[in-house]
Amino acid sequence: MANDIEYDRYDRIRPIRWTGAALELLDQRKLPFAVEYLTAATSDEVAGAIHALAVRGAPAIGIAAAWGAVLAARDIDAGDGAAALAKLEPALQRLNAARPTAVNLAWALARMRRALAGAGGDWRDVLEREAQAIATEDLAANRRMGEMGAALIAPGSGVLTHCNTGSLATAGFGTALGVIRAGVAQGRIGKVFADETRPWMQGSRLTVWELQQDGIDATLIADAAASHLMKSGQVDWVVVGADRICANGDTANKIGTYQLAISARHHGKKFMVVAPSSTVDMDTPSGDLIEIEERDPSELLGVSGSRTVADGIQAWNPVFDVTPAALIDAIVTEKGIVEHPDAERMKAIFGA
Ligand SMILES: CSC[C@H]1O[C@H](OP(=O)(O)O)[C@H](O)[C@@H]1O
Repeated sequence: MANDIEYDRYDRIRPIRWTGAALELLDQRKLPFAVEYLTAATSDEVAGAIHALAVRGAPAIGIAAAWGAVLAARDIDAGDGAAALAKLEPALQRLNAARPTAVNLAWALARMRRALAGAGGDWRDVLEREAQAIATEDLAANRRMGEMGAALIAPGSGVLTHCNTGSLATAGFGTALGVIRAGVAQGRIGKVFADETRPWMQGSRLTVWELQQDGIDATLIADAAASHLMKSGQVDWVVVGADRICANGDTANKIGTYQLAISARHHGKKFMVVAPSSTVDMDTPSGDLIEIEERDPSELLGVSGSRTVADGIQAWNPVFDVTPAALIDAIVTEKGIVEHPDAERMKAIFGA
C-alpha cells in the first residue's frame, strides 16, 4: 500500500449484507435522502432488486446474484452439487435474466455453477463459501486497483467521473471511485468533478453523496457541461467504471461514457477505465456484440416522480454505450494495467 495509507475511513458503506438467512440490500433508489435496507429472502426477490436497481453496479449485481443462488439452495434437497445444480438452474436463469449488459452477473453465476459441479454432500457450505469469496475478492481487487490507477495520475490533477462506481456499486471502496479515493488520499488528485448521469442520476444522487461520507469534496456538473469543463483545463483525467470489457478492449459502461471519451480525446485529456477482471469478457470479441440494456422510456419523462415532459412524447432509453478501445488510454484491473488497449494487449494479461 502506498505509504501504508489507512483507507478504511474511505470505505464504510456496505450496500450488500448477508445475514446468514437473507440478503439485506441498501435500496439505492432511495438515496441520498433515505438510507434504508430491503431484505431479499428468496432468489427471485434478489433478481427483482437487481432489475429494479435497488442494488446496482456491475460487481455489486454479481455479488447479489451469488447470494441469490445461496438463497435458492434453501428451497431444494440434493445429495451432491451436481444434483443440486440441476434443480437450481431455473432460479439461476431468472437471476441471470435480471439485467443483460454487465458481464459480472453471468460471471458470478457461472462461478457458482462451477463450485457446485464438483461439490459433494457439503454443497450448501461450498456454495455459501463461494459467494463470500466473490465478495471478499472484489473488495481486495478494488483496494489494489485504487493504488494501481492512482499511480498513473500526476500530483495536483483534476478528475471527472461518470455514474457511480463506488462502494455502492461493489463490495466496497469502488472501482473508478476507488482510484479517486486512493488518489485523494495520496495527494495526487486535487479536484474531483462528478456529472449527474441522467436519467437515473447515479452521479448526483449517489457519487457525490458517497464521497461526502468520506469527507471528499466533489463538484457536481450537468452531463452537458462535461466538454466545457474539459476545455476549461480543470481536469486531466476522465476516470470511469465498466460493465463489460471485450477481448479487444472495447468497453460498455453507463450511457454518456462514449461521448466523454470522444471529448477527452478532443481536449487532450486521459481516459481511464477501472474494473475488476470479473468485468473482462474475453468471449466477446468486440463492443458491437454487447447487448445494450434499454429501460422503460418513462425514466426519461420525469425526475424524482415529477413528470417534466408533455403527454404523448416518445423516448428512447438505452442505459449503456460502448467506448471503442482506441479512445481508452488505460484499462486498470487488479490483474494488470492495459495501456492503449487492443486485442493483443488484452490477451497478454487475460489470455485467449
Ligand atoms: C463499478 S459499477 C460499474 C458500472 O455499473 C453502473 O451501471 P448501473 O448503475 O446501471 O448498474 C455503471 O455503468 C458503472 O460504471
